[in-house]
Amino acid sequence: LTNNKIDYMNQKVLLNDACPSDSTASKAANFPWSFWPECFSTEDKENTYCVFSHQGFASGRGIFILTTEDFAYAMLDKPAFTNPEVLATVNQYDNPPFVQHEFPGKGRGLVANKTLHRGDEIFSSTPIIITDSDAYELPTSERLALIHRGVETLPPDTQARFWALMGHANGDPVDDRISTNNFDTMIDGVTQQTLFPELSMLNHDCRPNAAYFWDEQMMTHYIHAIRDIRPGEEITITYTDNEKDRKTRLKRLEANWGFKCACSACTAHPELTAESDSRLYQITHLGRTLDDWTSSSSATPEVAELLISLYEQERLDANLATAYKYAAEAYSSFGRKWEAVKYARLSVERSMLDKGFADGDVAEMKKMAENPEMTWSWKKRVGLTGKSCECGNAH
Ligand SMILES: C[S@@+](CC[C@H](N)C(=O)[O-])C[C@H]1O[C@@H](n2cnc3c(N)ncnc32)[C@H](O)[C@@H]1O
Repeated sequence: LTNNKIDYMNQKVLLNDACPSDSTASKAANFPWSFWPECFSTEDKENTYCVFSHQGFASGRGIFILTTEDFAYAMLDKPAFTNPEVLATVNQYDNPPFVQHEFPGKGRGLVANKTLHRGDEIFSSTPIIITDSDAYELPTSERLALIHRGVETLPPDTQARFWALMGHANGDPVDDRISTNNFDTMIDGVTQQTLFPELSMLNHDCRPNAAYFWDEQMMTHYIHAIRDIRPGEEITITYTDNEKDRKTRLKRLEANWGFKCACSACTAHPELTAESDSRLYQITHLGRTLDDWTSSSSATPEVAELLISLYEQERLDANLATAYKYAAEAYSSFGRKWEAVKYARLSVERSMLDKGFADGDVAEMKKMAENPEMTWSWKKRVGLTGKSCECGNAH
């Protein structure tokens, strides 16, 4: 294994005719990749990026990873690779709770074909492509050569799924598809761009009905209903931070995905969108108030209740998890046990769908739900006089 690694590293370019053939790679003892990785180094020789391809990953769905040797080999240590049975219920599309539909002005999207209740899994999938954002430090021609090579190494069905994806710019067809459809995910402390072809069929809505999270150990992306979805309703996710005002959302969506947002939160009457923006500014302000743990803090349970109400009015169903957490901590800080438990439970339920089963906030709220008296916030604000809340003047 070590020898194989040394063989292909530290070279400016590794061409197929300059190295053992790909079929040798799949037969080489202990060599984990399906092909000999092709690599390019940055001009300063600081970093070398290679295409690491694994055709057997996720029961033959396959994956290619464009990154450095260290990151690629670290991924191989995750249960998704070491214990493939953990993926037994992932990538199941035989009887999905949705159908594909063509929407004028938006292209394809997914529509529920049965009632989905909040918390129901819609699907879960492994990435077919992972690209290290830092690989952009390579000259464009070299980076493009690597991603083209990567796509060629995917199993044929998976390649077909890749080519069926939409692009929005007229540049390189592989690069365009990757940049239009990729999702930022954290792997070993670094942001990586990951591509999931089925997830890429979901359109954006500023008030979406589905939430998603990435489980790094399982190398799996989960998507769940975050409120009840009726048959015939489009399943939507958010592409951007929905707590930003309308103008910011429109600008980001156009710049990054090339479309003018036409969801109801973007296209409502100006009086209504102005009111929505005003609620969003107040949400930001109240969050800061509740984050203030100094002796002059004006945070109270009433402030947290107002925050919850604002999120509900905005239909930001996934973000409610954060408001519930604030409320749990605010009640706990005034020694009000049962309200703290109630909001901790509500926060856990939502956060598990939006932040993931292993998320730190989920763990913290689980503890609060069991025993608020043992959490760091318990009675922290009892006896504080605080300053008056300027909650109505939020800007
Ligand atoms: C990840 S793809 C989503 C699936 C895409 N509709 C398709 O047919 O493959 C992202 C692209 O879908 C389109 N899109 C997504 N959400 C949209 C929306 N709310 N309004 C208009 N176009 C949207 C944009 O062209 C965007 O670049």
